[in-house]
Amino acid sequence: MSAESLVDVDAVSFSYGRRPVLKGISMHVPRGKVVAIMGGSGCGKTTLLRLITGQLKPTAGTVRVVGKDLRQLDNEGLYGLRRHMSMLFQHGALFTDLTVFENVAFPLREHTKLPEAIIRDLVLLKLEAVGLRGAHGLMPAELSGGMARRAALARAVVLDPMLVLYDEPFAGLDPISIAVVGQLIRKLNDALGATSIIVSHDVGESLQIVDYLYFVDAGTIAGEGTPDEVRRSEIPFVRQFVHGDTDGPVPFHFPSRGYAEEVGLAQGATGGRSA
Ligand SMILES: Nc1ncnc2c1ncn2[C@@H]1O[C@H](COP(=O)(O)OP(=O)(O)OP(=O)(O)O)[C@@H](O)[C@H]1O
Repeated sequence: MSAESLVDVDAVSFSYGRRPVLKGISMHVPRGKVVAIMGGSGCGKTTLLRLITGQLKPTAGTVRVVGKDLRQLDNEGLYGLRRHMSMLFQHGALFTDLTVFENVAFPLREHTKLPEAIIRDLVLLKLEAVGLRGAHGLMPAELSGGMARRAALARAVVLDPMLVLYDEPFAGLDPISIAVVGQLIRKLNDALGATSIIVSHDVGESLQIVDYLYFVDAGTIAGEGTPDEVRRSEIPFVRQFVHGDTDGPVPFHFPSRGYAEEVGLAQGATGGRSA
């Protein structure tokens, strides 16, 4: 990818204590693009997002955002940069005791001193963009799952971030809502002139809306490419994801002792029990 990068992850490794999670990952996110990070459960996708926001520091390697090495920034510098980033967390939880309007207004009230009339206009503009202007007075409990996710999207972009990070934006949604949310992520990215990173299991939807995909396996990049390249990929890990095979390099079982051993069937493991 030759376009100017907004995010550069170079040879990044990260361990929780002595447990390595990422082992020399490199990825580049050009300005204005939507990039997906895909991988099995627990492979380190959320950890990667937290390294990009500077919440975690790499054990080795460099993370640069708009050319700035996050490790070189003091707290003030990091905070300044983070104000231009937004994160939609898994399930995009709304504040249950605030209306849709107040949920979307929340970041504006927290981070700006804008007058009420401007806040109202900005909130209604973002709600209009996600098709929920008419729902601004509803409480989160009155929304469907898809509507709640769209309200969370409006809140995530209300400060016009330069970088939006989505952690499993499609989780728990029905197929129609997944497509709606996917199209909105793309539309909001392009309308705002933002750059987006999506962490997802949902390769089907991601292939429809992203410019580039990275596949993480066992702490390394197992494959990468444009949607067309990924669809044609011969890499077994990527193929398993794209074609949804249950069998392949992505293990079905969490690592464990042998089944026979665990249930006491292995030789010498009966411990004198009578049948
Ligand atoms: N604070 C922590 N301390 C220790 N280990 C952690 C911590 N956070 C995550 N891990 C472990 O690091 C690994 C990567 O976690 P991470 O949340 O980044 O994975 P993920 O790919 O986002 O998973 P999922 O798709 O299931 O959300 C997991 O095995 C997890 O158990």
